[in-house]
Amino acid sequence: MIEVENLTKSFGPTRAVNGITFTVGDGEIYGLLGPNGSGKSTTMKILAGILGPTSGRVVVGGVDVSQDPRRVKEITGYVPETPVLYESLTPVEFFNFVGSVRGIPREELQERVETLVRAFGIGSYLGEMIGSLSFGTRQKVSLIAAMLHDPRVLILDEAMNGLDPKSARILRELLLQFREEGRSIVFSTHVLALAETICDRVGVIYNGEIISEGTVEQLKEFAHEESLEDVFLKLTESQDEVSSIVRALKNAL
Ligand SMILES: Nc1ncnc2c1ncn2[C@@H]1O[C@H](COP(=O)(O)OP(=O)(O)OP(=O)(O)O)[C@@H](O)[C@H]1O
Repeated sequence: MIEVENLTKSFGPTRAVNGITFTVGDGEIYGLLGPNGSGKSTTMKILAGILGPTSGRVVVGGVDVSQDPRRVKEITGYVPETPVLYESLTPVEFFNFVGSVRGIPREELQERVETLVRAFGIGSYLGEMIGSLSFGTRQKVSLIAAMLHDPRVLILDEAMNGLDPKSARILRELLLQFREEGRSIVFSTHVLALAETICDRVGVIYNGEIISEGTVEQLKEFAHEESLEDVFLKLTESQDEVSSIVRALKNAL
């Protein structure tokens, strides 16, 4: 369970997150959708215990992030938008490093690494330096590292980025399984068709505020639109702008 109450985060004069409130239940996938710079990553870093809030209350798995960010990190798996990896380690060395920092028993670690490496099909890259891997393979390394300690909560910031269709399908199935097991998942993406298929509820964040929230069906009904993409463009006041840019392009080209 995740509870976010009146959360704000400022960077100097910039108010990146402006009083947002939402909850994510056990066994729920919550989609955080919003245009570039709307505050998704900042919110997710706070949920993962990486950044402290400016004000408000955030409780992850019963733990207040301001009081015990270390415990929050123990129960949370976080995949950042840009993977933070050690370029000169191999994936195996990196997984062992993560395992020792997390205090995962050796046999359990080995078993989980084997299962996840097989699932994401990166067995042939285990001996290569991370710095030499493709973007998508690095993303898979980042995903596996975030799941090694069997976290109750997953915070995935554009985690499908760079994944080929097969790996994207595997991640999707894995998330659905995690949901079955009662874990809470927060998932940001710009691919709205994906959000439509995977998220139980979505929150649309705009200028640091959640401007609409509900199931995809509820949002479509509310906005009188047929697709989540149209709902999104309407709510973020981009629909007219997109039409006039497309018109201008047609005239100019
Ligand atoms: N460390 C920082 N220092 C100063 N400003 C920051 C910092 N991190 C984020 N911001 C600002 O906070 C706002 C929200 O940024 P954030 O990265 O949370 O947006 P986002 O919704 O994740 O965007 P994107 O879809 O482009 O990833 C932006 O105006 C950004 O420039």
